[in-house]
Amino acid sequence: MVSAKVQERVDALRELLHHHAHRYYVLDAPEIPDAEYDKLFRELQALEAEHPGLLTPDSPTQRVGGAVLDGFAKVRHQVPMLSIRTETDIEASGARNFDARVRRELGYKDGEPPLEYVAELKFDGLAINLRYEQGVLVQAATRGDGAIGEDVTQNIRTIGQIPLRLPKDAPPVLEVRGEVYIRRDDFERLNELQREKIAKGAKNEKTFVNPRNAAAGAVRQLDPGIARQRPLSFFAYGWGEVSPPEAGGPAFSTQYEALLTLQSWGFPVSTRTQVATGADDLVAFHRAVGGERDSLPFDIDGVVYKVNSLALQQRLGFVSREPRWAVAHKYPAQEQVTTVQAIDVYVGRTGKLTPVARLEPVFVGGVTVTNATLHNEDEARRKDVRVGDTVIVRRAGDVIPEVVAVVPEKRAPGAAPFTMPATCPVCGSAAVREEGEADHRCTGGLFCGAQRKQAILHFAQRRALDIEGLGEKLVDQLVDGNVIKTLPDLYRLGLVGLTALERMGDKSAQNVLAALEKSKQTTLPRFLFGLGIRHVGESTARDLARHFGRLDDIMAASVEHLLEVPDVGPVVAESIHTFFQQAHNREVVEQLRACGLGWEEGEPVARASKPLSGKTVVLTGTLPTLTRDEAKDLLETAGAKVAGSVSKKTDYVIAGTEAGSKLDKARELGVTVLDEEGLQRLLRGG
Ligand SMILES: NC(=O)c1ccc[n+]([C@@H]2O[C@H](COP(=O)([O-])OP(=O)(O)OC[C@H]3O[C@@H](n4cnc5c(N)ncnc54)[C@H](O)[C@@H]3O)[C@@H](O)[C@H]2O)c1
Ligand SMILES: [Zn+2]
Repeated sequence: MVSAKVQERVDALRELLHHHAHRYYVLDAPEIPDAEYDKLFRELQALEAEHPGLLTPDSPTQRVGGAVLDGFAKVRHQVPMLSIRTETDIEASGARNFDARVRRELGYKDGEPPLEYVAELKFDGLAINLRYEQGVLVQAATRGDGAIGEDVTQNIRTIGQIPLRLPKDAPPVLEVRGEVYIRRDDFERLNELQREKIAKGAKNEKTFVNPRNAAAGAVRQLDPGIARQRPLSFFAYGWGEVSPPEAGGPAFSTQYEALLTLQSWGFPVSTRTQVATGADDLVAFHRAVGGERDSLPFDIDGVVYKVNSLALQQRLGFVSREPRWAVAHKYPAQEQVTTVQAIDVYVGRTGKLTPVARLEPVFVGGVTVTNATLHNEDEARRKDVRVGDTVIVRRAGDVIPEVVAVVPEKRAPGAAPFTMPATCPVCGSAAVREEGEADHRCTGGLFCGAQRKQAILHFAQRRALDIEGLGEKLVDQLVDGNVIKTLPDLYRLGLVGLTALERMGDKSAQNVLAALEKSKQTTLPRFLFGLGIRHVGESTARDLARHFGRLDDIMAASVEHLLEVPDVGPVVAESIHTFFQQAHNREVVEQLRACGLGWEEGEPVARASKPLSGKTVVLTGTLPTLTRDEAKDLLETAGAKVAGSVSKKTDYVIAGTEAGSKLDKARELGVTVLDEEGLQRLLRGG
């Protein structure tokens, strides 16, 4: 008699597994890591094995996971697409258990020779069946529930690695099975692109949680145009229906031979696939691939062992959803659950601020992970990670660990949303996020401890202060040894300080000191460029110097005033202004002058060289040739301020077709209204 408690647990597990399988296979939006799912799955398997009376044909353990989405035509597989039994023991014994089981099922005695296997990588993507008739790709289908899949031919055709036509020696009917996946570098690029789109305001975009998910989503896209934009790859590892030899088909006798033939017909087959003899070879393969896993260009979640002889495969046959002749031997999961202890903000050497989740240490993808990047404000907000949250963390390859999702049910009440700090956590300078940018940046470049090396190298480069001999190695030594904190310290270095450094002879120290001395006589453009103000390159530095003549005037200039400089737009003006607003930056400049740095100052050019300085303009409606952005750029470059609504302070309204309430308001207030032609006249100053 089975206790009510066991029945209850079995029911609960089935319901949970159904739910998560639906999220994973149908919605491509898993809520728990695979390892967690596998644990529940195994618990159910164990209960069913213990109480066979509880087994029902609709149990998740008896079916291939997956379903068919509406919107796709259904495809009945000629040969069912099965799952693979998972060897749960991730130690060497996993391979030995499999070998022992196969030998037992084949009735082999102890003294008999070892069996031959094919050892393959277990690619972490999505299984696809490719059907070729008379050498032409006629259909591609997902696994679905194993019996019926989705017709995704249009999307699969966009994958360059999949041949559309086969050579003449291919059989009249051939079904090739393999995995569609996304390489790790392609995945990183894809997500980088997504983050940029989101930063630019795209509403319906999101980043992808992992390559498998992104690949599955791309293959099951109803719009092939979108699938084409996703960088999909393919590996062949099996086959379905194939013409028999008497109908022009091949006569393979082993798995390995079949794979080589598929390769000769143009299908990508992993070069890591190999023949293994006996359990020892399988153990060695599992170990070797485990060591290579991080450096592979794509994700794998394990290796697969298959009996090489097709005759033996046939003898072994299947149990419900799995062949008896194959097993998946896994590696530690690349996604795990842990909790967030804090969210810190890290400042990079270029001043970029990155929110980082400090984690309760967790073993993921073979290493212990203690922190994970949240990338930037948008990502942190979209994922809504909060201190105390339970999260899914992913670490694959050499890529920085990442929080892929929060488990919302486990959030403690009162957990506060994360916000980016308004100041740099290292130096206290203002941290700003420019329009159209994803990242916040520290504006205290001259003073910030995180940006020291970058600041010195930028200052010393040939096109700036041209301090010969002050290269990366020396800067590393000076900064890491705490000899130098800010730029003025460079000019306070004495011979003693320099020769105290490792590998620094008298002669080279003398040379560096001479170069420093020489750099003191410079020009204003070089000095300005050397400060490393964001968006101020050599040519902007020259323009600034020419326009203002004196450094003090540049440091004191308002944004409006800076906008009068030719080619200086609002973003650049704002950046310069904010930079010199930082007390620490100003202090460093003063100290540099006190150290004897100097240049010839000039006279400022005549004021108000821009035709629209001080004017406020409103754009409305559609102009005949200019887009809204183009018109805005032209106006701002000419010194105007472009406002969003009409008021008494508005000087001009530029109206195109379908101008609405803004035009009415302008008329009401008596503001001058111009068309595009009028705008062009205005820009010419007439
Ligand atoms: N996180 C969740 O909520 C959730 C839910 C359901 C399933 N899952 C995960 O899905 C997986 C189970 O899915 P499954 O039933 O598809 O089994 P599986 O993915 O473990 O194994 C079968 C699949 O392996 C793939 N494969 C890769 N390389 C192969 C090779 N060389 N030879 C043969 N096949 C190869 C094929 O796509 C095949 O369909 C588990 O990892 C499970 O954790 C997760
Ligand atoms: Zn800083």
